[in-house]
Amino acid sequence: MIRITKIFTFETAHVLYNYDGKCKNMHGHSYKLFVTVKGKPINDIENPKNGMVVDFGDIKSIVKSEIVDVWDHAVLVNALSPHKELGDDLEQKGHKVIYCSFQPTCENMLYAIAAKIKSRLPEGISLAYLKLHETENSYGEWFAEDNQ
Ligand SMILES: Nc1nc2c(c(=O)[nH]1)N=C([C@H](O)[C@H](O)COP(=O)(O)OP(=O)(O)OP(=O)(O)O)CN2
Ligand SMILES: [Zn+2]
Repeated sequence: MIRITKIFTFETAHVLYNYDGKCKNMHGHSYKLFVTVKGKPINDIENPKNGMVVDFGDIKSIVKSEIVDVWDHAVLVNALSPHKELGDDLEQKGHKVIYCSFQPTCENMLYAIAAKIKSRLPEGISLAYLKLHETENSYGEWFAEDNQ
């Protein structure tokens, strides 16, 4: 088995309802996401993907369409909190709002990212690991073995 990783960046705002620190205020991060999948490299001279677990380009398409293009330059709000109204107001004024059914912390974003990617991976390829940096010095990790 081999693990391969692709790295993505996106600029996203969030606001943490009821949080007892500065991140209760709407603010943004340059998120950096590491996506690691695993599988056996194809061993078939006739296959254009010979030697690859999966084409890096296919990982890029999945992660871009499921996460990066959706969350980039958007604000994530917890729709299960009074911030839903804040989101509605922003959306009415033309802003890009993503309503989450969770507090948009690094941890919960990782769960959401994992679910979205897993639903799109081809047979024989599995999600092994995710790392999401909120800042240069703060990040969360998702390991497949912790989440079976
Ligand atoms: N366990 C978590 N703690 C915090 C989260 C989170 O998602 N999970 N999020 C925040 C804030 O949104 C934001 O990320 C600030 O984090 P923090 O590391 O405290 O920010 P700094 O500006 O101090 O970051 P430096 O990189 O150290 O400058 C808060 N906590
Ligand atoms: Zn933050």
